[in-house]
Amino acid sequence: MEELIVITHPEMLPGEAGMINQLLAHGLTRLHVRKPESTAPELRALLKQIDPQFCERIALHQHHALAGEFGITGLHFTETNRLSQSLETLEALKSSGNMLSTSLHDPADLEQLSHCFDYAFLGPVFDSISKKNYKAVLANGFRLERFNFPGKLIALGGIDGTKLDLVASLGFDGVAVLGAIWMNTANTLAEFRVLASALAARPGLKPGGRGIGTGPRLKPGVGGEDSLLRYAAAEAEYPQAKVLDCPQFQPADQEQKYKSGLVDKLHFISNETSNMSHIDSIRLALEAGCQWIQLRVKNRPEDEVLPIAREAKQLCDSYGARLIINDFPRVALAVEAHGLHLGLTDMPVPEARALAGEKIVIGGTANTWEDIVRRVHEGADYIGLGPFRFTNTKQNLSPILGIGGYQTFIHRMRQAGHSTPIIAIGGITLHDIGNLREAGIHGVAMSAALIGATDPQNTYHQIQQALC
Ligand SMILES: Cc1ncc(COP(=O)(O)OP(=O)(O)O)c(N)n1
Ligand SMILES: Cc1ncsc1CCOP(=O)(O)O
Ligand SMILES: [Mg+2]
Repeated sequence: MEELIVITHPEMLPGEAGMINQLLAHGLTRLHVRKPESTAPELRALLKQIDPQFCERIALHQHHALAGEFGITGLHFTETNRLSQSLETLEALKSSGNMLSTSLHDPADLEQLSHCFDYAFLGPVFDSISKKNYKAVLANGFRLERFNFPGKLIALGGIDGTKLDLVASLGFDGVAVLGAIWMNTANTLAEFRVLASALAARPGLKPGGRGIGTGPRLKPGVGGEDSLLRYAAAEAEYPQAKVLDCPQFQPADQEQKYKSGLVDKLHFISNETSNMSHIDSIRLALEAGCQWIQLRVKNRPEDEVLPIAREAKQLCDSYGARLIINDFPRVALAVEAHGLHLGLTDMPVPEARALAGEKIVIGGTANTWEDIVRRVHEGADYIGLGPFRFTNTKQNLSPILGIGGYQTFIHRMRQAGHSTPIIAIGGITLHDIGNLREAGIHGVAMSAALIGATDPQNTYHQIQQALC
């Protein structure tokens, strides 16, 4: 079983295009845009915000007439819609290069299903997570009968990470998920990563099999056994994608694997200038697509930081993004931030954990090998390692590490069996990311490179691509 398809939330969500771009940038190979109530202009407005390079991985459920405008070739037919199509129409769509899919609720309908369809959703397989009255239709003891249908069969309905083995044992080629991804929009990307890595880790996954979607395939163990999750791409299919090792995903270290999935690869660090407030900078980053925002207010007392943090939280929520508070554990707690970042002279991680609880993500700064070991032992969820180079964004910088510092420390961490995700920080630009990724970092934290970009949205997309 190899396919992981995400279906959009039926309603338009705030910040949805940003979340969709992130899922696609992180390796999602097939996205079904299903907005049953949307008008064509509303759908067009959403599609316009999706990075054009991803449109080949999209299938439309409604307003098929918009497909050509965006270079979309995936057309999905609901059951009712399918039954009203003539075979000639389907054949014409197929022969003009479209990829067709449909939904079935009765497995027996597979016997009659037109071979024009490349794949079919069948379900609900389980009671739906997101739709209350959408109950499983498959009988107990069900096993998939394909009849002569040559396409792929995708299980739909109530699927989350715990159901993958069962779905595979029923004979499906993949899963389509909705509720598991969109129920909590603060966790969309993390949920996708957990599902993708769970799917990639399953035995029996056909490595490199040509799937429904184009773009990087998620598959385990390419070129070595130590890597559980890799974004791999057949160059012919997706020339921009690189085959990357994600050393954080160690099979022996499931907890750390889970943690890595919960820490974004791009951290935006807020800043203020004479003509831009922290909130302005955060808005800029969110509009560009950033989903992980650190509020870093320096030289102001806690009672002044709190109202800024409240506003930042509201803003991040409206974009489905996560807010991390720098330096102020009590503020992080008060605004129910997703995370907290602590410096070397701030409160120790275990103390902050006791104060803010188990759920909050806690990151800690490191500049030396001793700092790294301390952060690992403190149980930090990630380590902000830097500075990479000189930057005007922070005063009193610690000694600069350069690329050599990252190479040395990450090599040492691997030798010592430490797999806490490393976030590089300090004067980082788009052009540094390739080398830093090769050194083994999990992600980057950036401020000036995004705030000062002439086209922050384009810069954001390029950064995401470099991080994949
Ligand atoms: C992701 C990330 N890494 C490191 C830092 C630096 O934090 P700190 O050492 O506390 O310095 P200040 O940012 O408080 O000046 C960070 N903020 N984020
Ligand atoms: C907070 C922080 N800690 C080390 S460098 C730095 C600033 C990062 O901002 P920029 O990306 O503009 O250098
Ligand atoms: Mg700090």
